Amino acid sequence: MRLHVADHPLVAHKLTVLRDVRTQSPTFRLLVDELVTLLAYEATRDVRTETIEIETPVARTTGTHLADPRPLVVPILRAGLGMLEGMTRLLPTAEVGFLGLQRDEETLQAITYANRLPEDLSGRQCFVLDPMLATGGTLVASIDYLFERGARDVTAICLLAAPEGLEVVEDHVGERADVTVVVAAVDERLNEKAYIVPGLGDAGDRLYGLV
Ligand SMILES: O=P(O)(O)OC[C@H]1O[C@H](OP(=O)(O)OP(=O)(O)O)[C@H](O)[C@@H]1O
Ligand SMILES: O=c1cc[nH]c(=O)[nH]1
Ligand SMILES: [Mg+2]
Repeated sequence: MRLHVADHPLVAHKLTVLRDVRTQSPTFRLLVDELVTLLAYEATRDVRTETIEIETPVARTTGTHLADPRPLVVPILRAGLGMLEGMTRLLPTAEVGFLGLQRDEETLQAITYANRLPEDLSGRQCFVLDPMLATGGTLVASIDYLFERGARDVTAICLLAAPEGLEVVEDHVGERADVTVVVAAVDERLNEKAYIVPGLGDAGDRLYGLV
């Protein structure tokens, strides 16, 4: 597994406002959207391209465009949905699949309640969107769904990760495949309820309200 931690003053600034308990949903949503676009720039550094010939008004030249098959973007419901627009703004031709997973707050197991992915993902670059990587259970389950369908190139874009969760993902994927995690920051630890510390609280609740 490869880990990339964004190191940019704009990311650090936006993340600080996002963490602040006084930041209300409308601003929180806007910041998540902006942060994803900044992270997506880094996460798509190895997106597959091919060389094409084009004609400018002045001359023929060679250029670059995204190769087929199109990348697949997979937001993990609920909170990952807040990252979708920021991602597709940068990758407008991407397809979008959906996974709905909710962490049981007692057992901390990720429970799947929605799965709408293309049948065959062989040869597809997949981008998983989820703001929080806490125990790592949700991301491991999401990666497994993609691998079961043949994906071998998965990049997860998260806003915050806990060291404990990163270790779990690393142990799970090992050398098995090309898995990259791009994060805005790696925080200190998990607390006794498996919330990221200092974190930003429950990302889904802060985006969409308590359910
Ligand atoms: O790494 P883990 O310990 O598995 O926790 C991370 C998961 O927890 C949150 O989702 P949650 O279960 O709160 O669902 P929600 O997005 O509907 O709020 C978050 O968005 C991740 O999906
Ligand atoms: O800190 C955390 C941990 C899991 N899910 C969240 O939304 N926040
Ligand atoms: Mg939640």
